[in-house]
Amino acid sequence: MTKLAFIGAGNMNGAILSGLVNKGFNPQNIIVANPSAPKREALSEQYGVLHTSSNIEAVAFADYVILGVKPHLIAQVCQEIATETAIENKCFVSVAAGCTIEQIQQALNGQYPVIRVMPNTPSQLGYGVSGLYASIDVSENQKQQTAEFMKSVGIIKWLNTEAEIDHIIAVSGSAPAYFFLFMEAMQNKAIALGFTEQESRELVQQTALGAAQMVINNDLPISQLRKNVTSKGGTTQAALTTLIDGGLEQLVTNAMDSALHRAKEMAENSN
Ligand SMILES: NC(=O)c1ccc[n+]([C@@H]2O[C@H](COP(=O)([O-])OP(=O)(O)OC[C@H]3O[C@@H](n4cnc5c(N)ncnc54)[C@H](O)[C@@H]3O)[C@@H](O)[C@H]2O)c1
Ligand code: PRO
Repeated sequence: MTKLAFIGAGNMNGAILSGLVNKGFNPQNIIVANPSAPKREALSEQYGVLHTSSNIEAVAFADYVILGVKPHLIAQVCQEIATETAIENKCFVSVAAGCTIEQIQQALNGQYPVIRVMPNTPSQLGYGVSGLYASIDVSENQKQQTAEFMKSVGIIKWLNTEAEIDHIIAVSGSAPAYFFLFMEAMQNKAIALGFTEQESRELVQQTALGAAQMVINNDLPISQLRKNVTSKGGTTQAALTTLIDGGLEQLVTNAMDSALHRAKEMAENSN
């Protein structure tokens, strides 16, 4: 049975790990490594996975090593792994933004198989989106297996170039936060209008869910769904005019460009 080592017990690795276990992956074939105990212990208690403070112990256990530390720590962690344990036959899966395959292989000190995966946190609930790009050193079997892991927590898209990983960051990796920010702003206004925090949350979350479901369950263009809410001269038109006149579309484009630019900058400056 395939064994996985999650290096880092943070938000993203935690989301993938929990998503995998929720989808039936045997937790006894997963180990999570994190220097401090509380996060890895919490994942272990909740999902039944093994845990350790030692990256080396975790890597020795597994066939696939999921690198889920902050980008500026990836090189250091890879160097530690490469110098302190045998890594032949392991496949490295990095979820880090702004950290290239070349940089990872350099830190591993060899042309080991590396797959870059750019997931997002809804993976935790099986609603993730992941872009994948594999180095030429990755076998067909390793590609297939990694695709299977990520498919069990959401939809996947194989990318043609590594540069497209940065595009995926802008479109889906960072994007849950765009929607959260919009929802936060709506919740704050609902509170200002007199609803309680809980009422405001319920109103906003159900509306967001309903809107997403309408997009998913319709063949209509999203713009048509918007038009269907917008009566001529009505309340929605008044609200949308404020958003459009305020430059919302340009702002969204600029925000996505900023994510893209930052990802490139991080890779160029080694984070
Ligand atoms: N959060 C997201 O939405 C998201 C989405 C896509 C990709 N990513 C990528 O995932 C990676 C992790 O981001 P995150 O948001 O989960 O961060 P995080 O801070 O939540 O998690 C990082 C974890 O790594 C642990 N850690 C620190 N040093 C370590 C070491 N030497 N060995 C092992 N573990 C160590 C930390 O204790 C922490 O638990 C980043 O590279 C980021 O670019 C994150
Ligand atoms: N979170 C990471 C970041 O903010 C990468 C995509 C989502 O850099």
